[in-house]
Amino acid sequence: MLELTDVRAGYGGVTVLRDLSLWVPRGSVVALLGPNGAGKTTTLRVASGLLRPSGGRITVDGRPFPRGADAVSRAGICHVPEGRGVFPSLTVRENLLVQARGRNVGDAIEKATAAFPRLGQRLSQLAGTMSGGEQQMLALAKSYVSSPAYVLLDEVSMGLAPKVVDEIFEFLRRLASEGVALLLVEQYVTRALEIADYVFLLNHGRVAFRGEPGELDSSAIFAEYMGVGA
Ligand SMILES: Nc1ncnc2c1ncn2[C@@H]1O[C@H](COP(=O)(O)OP(=O)(O)OP(=O)(O)O)[C@@H](O)[C@H]1O
Repeated sequence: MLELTDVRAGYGGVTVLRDLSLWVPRGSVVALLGPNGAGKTTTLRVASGLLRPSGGRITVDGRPFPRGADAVSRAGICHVPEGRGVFPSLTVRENLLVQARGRNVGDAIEKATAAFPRLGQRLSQLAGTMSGGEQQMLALAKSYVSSPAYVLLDEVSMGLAPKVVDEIFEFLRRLASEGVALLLVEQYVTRALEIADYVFLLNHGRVAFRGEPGELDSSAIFAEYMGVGA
């Protein structure tokens, strides 16, 4: 379980997360919802070690949160940030190699291209010259080849064509069915709820609701914070 307890975090003197407690059990899909500015991205940054909290504690499988990017990766945590996170001047193959560190490279490429066949046709292409959808597929494939236990996804469907969004959600289902836990920040709320086991709804850096998707559907809080029909 990836567990945040009473976490406080912010930027400079500004507190964004206030006593936030949230957990992602192994193998489960958790949707993190909330209006603009609620603190969703900040939560992912804290949960992936990019931002140090000023209070509270974070544990991974009962152990203290690791220090440093390599240790975070070894603990099985992978963050797919907003805005993709691929190396634009490296080829698709090189991007996958960087991520596969120490693992069998052939296996990593096979795994990535099985998930996204389009990447298989573009292994020698510079990542920065691919379409937005293809770059996002690469960012997701990178998360896959490192065989993580927890993948934190920040608006991975942002700005993409509906068909590509379908492909991405199919991939997320695949990850989930293979037992990878997901913490999902997603603008397509209904789609996120379809694959989620649990939902946390943030407002002003606090948890306004936690429960199962079915409970949220019938909750007035949903309409209040997300807008009816979100
Ligand atoms: N680097 C930063 N420096 C200062 N303030 C920041 C920084 N990043 C985010 N914030 C502020 O923290 C608050 C929460 O931002 P965050 O990006 O976590 O929200 P969010 O829920 O992901 O919003 P959105 O849905 O709009 O992406 C906002 O008020 C934002 O302006």
